[in-house]
Amino acid sequence: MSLLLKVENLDFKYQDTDVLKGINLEVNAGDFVGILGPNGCGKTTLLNNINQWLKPHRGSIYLKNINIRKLKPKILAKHIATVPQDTSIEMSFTVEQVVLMGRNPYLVNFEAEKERDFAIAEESMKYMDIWHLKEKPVRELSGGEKQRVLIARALAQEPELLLLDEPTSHLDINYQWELLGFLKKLCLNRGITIIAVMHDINLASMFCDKIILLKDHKIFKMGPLIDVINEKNIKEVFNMDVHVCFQEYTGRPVIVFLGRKENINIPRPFNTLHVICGGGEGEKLLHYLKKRGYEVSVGVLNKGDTDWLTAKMLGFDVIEEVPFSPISDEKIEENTKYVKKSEAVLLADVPFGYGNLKNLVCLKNILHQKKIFVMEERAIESRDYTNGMASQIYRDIRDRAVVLHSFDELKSFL
Ligand SMILES: Nc1ncnc2c1ncn2[C@@H]1O[C@H](COP(=O)(O)OP(=O)(O)OP(=O)(O)O)[C@@H](O)[C@H]1O
Repeated sequence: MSLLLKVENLDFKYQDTDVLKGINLEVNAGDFVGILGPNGCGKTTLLNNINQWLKPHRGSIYLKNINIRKLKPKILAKHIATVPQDTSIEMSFTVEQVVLMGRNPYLVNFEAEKERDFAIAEESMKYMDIWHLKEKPVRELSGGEKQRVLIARALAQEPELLLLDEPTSHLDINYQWELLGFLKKLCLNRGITIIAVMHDINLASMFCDKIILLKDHKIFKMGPLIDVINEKNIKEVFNMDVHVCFQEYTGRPVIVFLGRKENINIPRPFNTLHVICGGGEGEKLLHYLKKRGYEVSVGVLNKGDTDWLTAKMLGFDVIEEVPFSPISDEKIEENTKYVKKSEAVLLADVPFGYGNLKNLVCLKNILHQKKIFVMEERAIESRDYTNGMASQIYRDIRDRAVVLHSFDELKSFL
């Protein structure tokens, strides 16, 4: 990996206001780097210092060890291309004309060179899948198509470094994925280095290798994705409580937003809770318990169940059974250990058909040793009574439990 870009002690001010302070960073050739940070922290300003649209007040920027201040704009444009945030192109240029503008740094009067310019513009349009639109006026294109035209124009510059300012901001989720996939291919297949300002942390996690996280006009943290995207950093930079889990196949972090822990400081009556739920009945509750900072175990749940998914996403311990299978003795034994370990148990509107029989038996066996809460937002009569035994055990548990009839009531206890 060779070093492509180095920023050293960069400061930038608008009038007397500091917008970038003491920025130091290094980017290797072929990296896909995401710049993240709250509104107004200086992301766009950083990009525009790197491409020299703005002049730093202090510090230096090196491209392959050459101070870019020494490079003439036309030379710099052969190395760095920018796709700005504003994609509006007012005039009635066709797609091909706009993409050809990317060849401006190379313009000479030789016919042979002109052919080369057209060939490169054609290749860029084909790469970005807009060749079929080449005769169309750009102003008639959709936001996604326009964005691809601007990237094709940047590619026609044949840059080593491509800077993009919020490239997905006007795109629907399908186009966002497609566009970031294109960019990723540029890194992998052509070795182009990409630095993109992004707002969607999960999208950045899916595609970027490295992250620069800005806060208060400084670099808060920078490095490989996995070192930067974590609960602590997101909380400190965005004041947002999140849970970070990891994609099974890629190992990339995925963020679940939990909102703000407004009530985290209210003392909790317990620290550990075991939840018996299923079929989505526990979803709201599990999110609430996470927010309140409880240590939660959940089970037994079949893999694929909605509550199983929620519990996994929130990072709880889940005692899980294979999909669509009755609970095995082995799993119920494991579950019993968790029930015994926890300070209280919560039943969340569970149906008491055959599927939950073993969970209920497990709880009944330690009924006198635990504080038990039963959530009954749905009337008991509306539940599944197909298993008379489960229904009877449920009633026995209920007789000893604190029965809660609404979520607000639950909140007053937990
Ligand atoms: N031309 C300007 N003149 C004066 N101040 C400016 C100018 N452009 C931006 N600023 C200020 O500089 C700060 C950083 O702006 P910048 O656009 O770099 O932030 P950003 O992190 O990209 O924000 P956003 O996420 O909202 O796009 C902001 O406080 C902004 O108001």
